[in-house]
Amino acid sequence: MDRVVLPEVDSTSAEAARRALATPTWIMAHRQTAGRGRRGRAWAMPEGNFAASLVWRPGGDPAAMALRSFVAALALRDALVSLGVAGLTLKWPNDVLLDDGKLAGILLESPAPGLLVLGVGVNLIAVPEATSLEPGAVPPISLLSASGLRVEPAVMLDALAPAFAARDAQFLTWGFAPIRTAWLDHAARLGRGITVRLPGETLTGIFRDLDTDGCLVLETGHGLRRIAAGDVFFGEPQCS
Ligand SMILES: O=C(O)CCCC[C@@H]1SC[C@@H]2NC(=O)N[C@@H]21
Repeated sequence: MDRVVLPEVDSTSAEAARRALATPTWIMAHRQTAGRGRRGRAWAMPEGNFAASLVWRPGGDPAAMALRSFVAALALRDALVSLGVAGLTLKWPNDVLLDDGKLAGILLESPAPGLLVLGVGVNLIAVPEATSLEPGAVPPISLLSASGLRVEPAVMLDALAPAFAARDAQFLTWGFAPIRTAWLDHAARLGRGITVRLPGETLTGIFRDLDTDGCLVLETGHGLRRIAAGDVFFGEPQCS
């Protein structure tokens, strides 16, 4: 895989989409001026944290492209474990938690048909300034504060690029089954109560499973619900 390292960019994912490279390429930046997160949120990035996006044309159907979300979360966990980090769990669909704080986020986008951009942000040394954390949302945490480990962004990329290549090869060879099993092995809150916020609806229940399509399976008072997209909260449901 090729690599590009930039001192500053608006967003590595925006840059990846502009370049639209067919050769798989990691684009890393030391500063982002307009980093973005899931659901149109901003992603602030104090310098020293990790921001990189992989752009490539994976082939396969849109469903297989979407499952890269779990491939990526597992690969990011693998990479962090290889750097000596313990206490990592995965929050559906693709956050990496450390000691129950949000250490890393993943943004998967398809800016053009067949093109995939996987954006990865890791709070290596600092967390973004506390703005408005939604009640029940997992608070951000930095690797340095939680573990004392100081990892340079380039070292993070050296660990992540091969870890992702290995997990993606596993996915391409064996399909989603082993990825799903490994993801479940590290899932946060499995078998416990969670709240899932959907557009126009908030559900509470027990997090029972990840299904073979990557949907969260929630046991509610009205039976099982399969959820393809939503925000998961670990706190008590909020009154409205
Ligand atoms: O909301 C999330 O949890 C996803 C955050 C993803 C942030 C990364 S940082 C590198 C890449 N470039 C961006 O603008 N966003 C992603």
